[in-house]
Amino acid sequence: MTTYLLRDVSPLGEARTDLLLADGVVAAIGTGLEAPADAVEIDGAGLVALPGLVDLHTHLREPGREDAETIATGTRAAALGGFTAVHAMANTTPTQDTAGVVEQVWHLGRRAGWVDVFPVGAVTVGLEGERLAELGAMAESAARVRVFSDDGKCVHDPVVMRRALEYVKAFDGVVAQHAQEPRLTEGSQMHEGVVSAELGLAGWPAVAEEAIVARDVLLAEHVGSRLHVCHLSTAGSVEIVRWAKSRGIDVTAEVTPHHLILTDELARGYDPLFKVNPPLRTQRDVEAVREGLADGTIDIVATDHAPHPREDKDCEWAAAAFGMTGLETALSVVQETMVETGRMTWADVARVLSSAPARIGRVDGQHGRPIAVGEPANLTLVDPAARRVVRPQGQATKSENSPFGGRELPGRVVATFLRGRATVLDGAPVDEEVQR
Ligand SMILES: NC(=O)N[C@@H](CC(=O)O)C(=O)O
Ligand SMILES: [Zn+2]
Ligand SMILES: [Zn+2]
Repeated sequence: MTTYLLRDVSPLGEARTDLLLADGVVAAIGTGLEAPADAVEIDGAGLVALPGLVDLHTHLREPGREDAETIATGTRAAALGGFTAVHAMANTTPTQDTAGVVEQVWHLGRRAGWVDVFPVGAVTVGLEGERLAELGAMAESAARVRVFSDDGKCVHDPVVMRRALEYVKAFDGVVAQHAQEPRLTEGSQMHEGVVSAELGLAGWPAVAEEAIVARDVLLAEHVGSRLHVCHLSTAGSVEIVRWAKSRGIDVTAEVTPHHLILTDELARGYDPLFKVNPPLRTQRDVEAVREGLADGTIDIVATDHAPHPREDKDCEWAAAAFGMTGLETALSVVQETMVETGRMTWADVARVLSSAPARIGRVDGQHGRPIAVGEPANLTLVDPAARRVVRPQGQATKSENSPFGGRELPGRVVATFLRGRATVLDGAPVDEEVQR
């Protein structure tokens, strides 16, 4: 295995130092480290070193929709985005609702080798919201599932949700809820507000999300379990989670990069690239989620990378699929909205994109670790001074439904290391090392 000496990098944006990566771990830290004879030196001047990013919410589409993404293409995109671990959502075909399917996804992730793939298990059989899936068997499988979600659909039956919350306690699992009251969002196309009224598109009221978030924090309190709120998107949801945390309820929440930067105004062009679930909200909501992320009410940023093939997006708004890609732009959006606005430091970025998601997913033995001697060498090197124009056709994801095409974003992932092995160098994927 190659030994790497990273010269003059800034861990978490702090004082420059050298990092030696050998035998899969951070072997030494210090200025002017002696390079071992066989070491590959990387000039890290100007680069920020972060713990490898961890995504708690990725749609890899395999099995079933390999035309949109495969585990190999999606995880390659993840590595290019600076990730070393992703949690693969359960809304595949077949659904990830049995030990067999989650083990298959886990094995395919290992074979691809770009990042560690942690399958999310479905809460209910076939995401149908009725019968609990075999949560215990998935937890005990080789994939060691700890995160359970019917994402794409809401676990709307309060009795089913209560049972799921109770059940996952046995193995320290968490239910990640897609908070969407189904009756209040029947046929909904975009955020309900001034813009939906003007465009004549069916509205999706903020209360449809907030009602479920409120119900679920109370259920989590009642049964003494852990709850995670997926892609929180409204100012009201931030308020509810803030209240729940102040009461000591064990709730965590995520925001997506797109909800940190885009608003419902973008629907005016009727371009389905901006159609997503939950919908893009108002500028007031954007301000509230930024503030919630900065003050710790929202724990993490998760991509909700949702690739769709061209035919599912190149159509009229009402017929198009919900979702946007995000793995290759997430860090840049966080840099622009949170770091460059002075709301967060790079240490905060490491928290919301690495250590906190690793902890929520209970993979914090390997991922989201401090940059310290003896720790697994899961790292990403970022050049914050770089700028680039996003070209969806040039990305590693198989799908082109990025909402950022043509937009200039700051920051560039220069290198990613998974247990000391480079998956990305000079901003390019390292295929030969990855293939075994
Ligand atoms: N976010 C989306 O708009 N779509 C997701 C499902 C989801 O995250 O709810 C998808 O699977 O395409
Ligand atoms: Zn969802
Ligand atoms: Zn999702």
